[in-house]
Amino acid sequence: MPTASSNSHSPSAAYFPDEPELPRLVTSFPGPASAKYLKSLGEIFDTKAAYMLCDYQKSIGNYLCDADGNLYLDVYAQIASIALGYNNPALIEIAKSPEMIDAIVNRPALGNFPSIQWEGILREGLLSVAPHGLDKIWTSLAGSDANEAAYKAAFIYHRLRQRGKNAKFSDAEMESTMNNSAPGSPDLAILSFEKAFHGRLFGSLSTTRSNPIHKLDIPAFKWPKAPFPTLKYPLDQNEEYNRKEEDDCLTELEIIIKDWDDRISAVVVEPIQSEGGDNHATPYFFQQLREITKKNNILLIIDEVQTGVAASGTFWAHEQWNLSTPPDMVTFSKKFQAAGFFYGNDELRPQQPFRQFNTWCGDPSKALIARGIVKEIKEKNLVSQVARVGEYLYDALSSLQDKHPDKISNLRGKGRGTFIAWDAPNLAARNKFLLDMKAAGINIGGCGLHSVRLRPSMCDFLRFTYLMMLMTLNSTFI
Ligand SMILES: O=C(O)CCC(=O)C(=O)O
Ligand SMILES: NCCCC(=O)O
Repeated sequence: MPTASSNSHSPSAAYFPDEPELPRLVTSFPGPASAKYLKSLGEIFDTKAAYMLCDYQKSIGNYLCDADGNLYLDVYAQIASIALGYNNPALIEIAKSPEMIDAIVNRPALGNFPSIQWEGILREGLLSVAPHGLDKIWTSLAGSDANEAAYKAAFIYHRLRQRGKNAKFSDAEMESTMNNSAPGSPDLAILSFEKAFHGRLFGSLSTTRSNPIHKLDIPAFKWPKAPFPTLKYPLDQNEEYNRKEEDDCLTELEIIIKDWDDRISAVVVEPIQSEGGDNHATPYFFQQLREITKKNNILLIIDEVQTGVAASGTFWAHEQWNLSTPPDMVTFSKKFQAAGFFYGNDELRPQQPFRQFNTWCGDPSKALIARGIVKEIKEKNLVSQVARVGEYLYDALSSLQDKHPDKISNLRGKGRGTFIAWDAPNLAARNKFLLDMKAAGINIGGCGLHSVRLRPSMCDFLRFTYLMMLMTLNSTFI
């Protein structure tokens, strides 16, 4: 069993010398203060999805504090979006810097009035970890917005390709677009996959297919969806079945592309479908997808909003696929706090101003935090750390699965860092498990129909806290 001394070199110990070793529970879950304040907050703000009321000032490292003073080991990290733990001292220093004060108090409209610092902030931060082959960036406000900006770039590029470079817009295009009709507002599409999650704005929601409740009552683009492979786990013991399943999905994809007859501008895909249930596909599937998109002049957008920033054991999950050519765009948000997309081809930048535009065009304060996160990841070798801890964690969970196959099945995420998930027997059992875990001091998340997912911060590396989690898992099973 790892000892506390084996943690003395962990980033967590360096950042948070006072971080507790175990969860600290002083009330039952939810505690009375949480319940009381949630009720009163509920009078003015929708709290129907709220699990607890949190005290972020008292949260530390891997521990989330609630209104009652309970400290939960947090392996969900604000839906996968806290990179370096709560109240990380390196990020607090950045927050107190004159640069940050400037970025917040004098927030620029970046498209019109970028600051003299903006290029450096991007080059030293976000762009320094850009995926291979993608050396340009567009910044946005959130994951949905990042995906929609990428979709717009794809549509504008599609029409540029059809119309020809430097061709003028026709009068018919200019007039019809003001009526939301063709040819100015063309009947083009983004193809997404079954069970995908790409966000909740109108365009991104049309590509989200994970749960009807996300989409009900909201008008949508009639865009195509292709089947995403439903693989058997562990992947290395089901290769033949999985290959056939992936080939069947790819065949169906090609049929859809043919039916749409050059009207699909881009395919968007998550490296691991996250909200939709942590559904994996193999590198082979993505390699074939890249070839199919290239052959059909369709752009490939990889949505790394959740998988990106080291969570999968490489900085970007798609690095693990060995694609013949890079994807056309890669979107990011969550752990980076800043959002946007990377691209390489200049033609994905519209030829005219004000086409890819809004007031903020991103947020320098978030880009400063992203730069700080990049610096910490590099200095503390967090990418390999995530890979190492993920391996340990996967093996421990695998033993637990062997012991309790009726309670934990389809463990997945081997070799994918801490991006690990498994299935509970059904939705009721899954939801009970998530509550039992909270009552035992561990904040853990669900996804898909009845899956449980780990999304810890990158400095959640105290092995004994993981051990604690596993032991708790164990005791709730027995
Ligand atoms: O439900 C949401 O909007 C957050 C979605 C998400 O990224 C997730 O649950 O993984
Ligand atoms: N996609 C919803 C994530 C929040 C939750 O289920 O906890």
